[in-house]
Amino acid sequence: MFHIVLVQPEIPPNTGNIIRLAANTGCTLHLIEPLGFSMEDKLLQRAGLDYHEYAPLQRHANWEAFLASARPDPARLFAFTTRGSRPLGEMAWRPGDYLVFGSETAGLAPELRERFPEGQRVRLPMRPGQRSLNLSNSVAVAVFDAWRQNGYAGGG
Ligand SMILES: C[S@@+](CC[C@H](N)C(=O)[O-])C[C@H]1O[C@@H](n2cnc3c(N)ncnc32)[C@H](O)[C@@H]1O
Repeated sequence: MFHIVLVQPEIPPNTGNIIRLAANTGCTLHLIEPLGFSMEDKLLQRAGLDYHEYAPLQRHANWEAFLASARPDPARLFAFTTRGSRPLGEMAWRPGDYLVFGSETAGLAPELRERFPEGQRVRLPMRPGQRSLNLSNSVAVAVFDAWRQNGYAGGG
């Protein structure tokens, strides 16, 4: 349905939760290396993943390798960032969109973030003075917003 892109994720249980979310919602998950853990990490396994849940998972050596392999439409690549200027509520999601998220500690590197036009930098609402949401929560909120807009296609 959609593509979830995690740039250099660091915390295994977050990625474990997102693998399960991708399987549940029919998204393809792209992991951009380096990862802060091994895919065999016990903390990742603790998400209780079944073998089939790993199926729609693709790993890429870096951002350029991701672009070369997935060939996303640049107009449908969206960066989720606390520095985004586009509120989630303004978005009109289409099947096949790419939702890009940064790492747990650093977020998206400024040089990558700036490659996205302002209108493709999305911010999830937060109360004033708050720093950021947890990575896996951010992905869940974004994916369900996009999926809801598209009638939960393929869901039951
Ligand atoms: C724990 S946050 C990173 C925190 C980092 N210090 C920063 O300010 O970006 C991990 C990722 O979740 C997503 N995220 C968290 N809160 C967000 C928000 N309010 N709006 C958009 N994305 C958010 C972003 O993709 C972010 O890179």
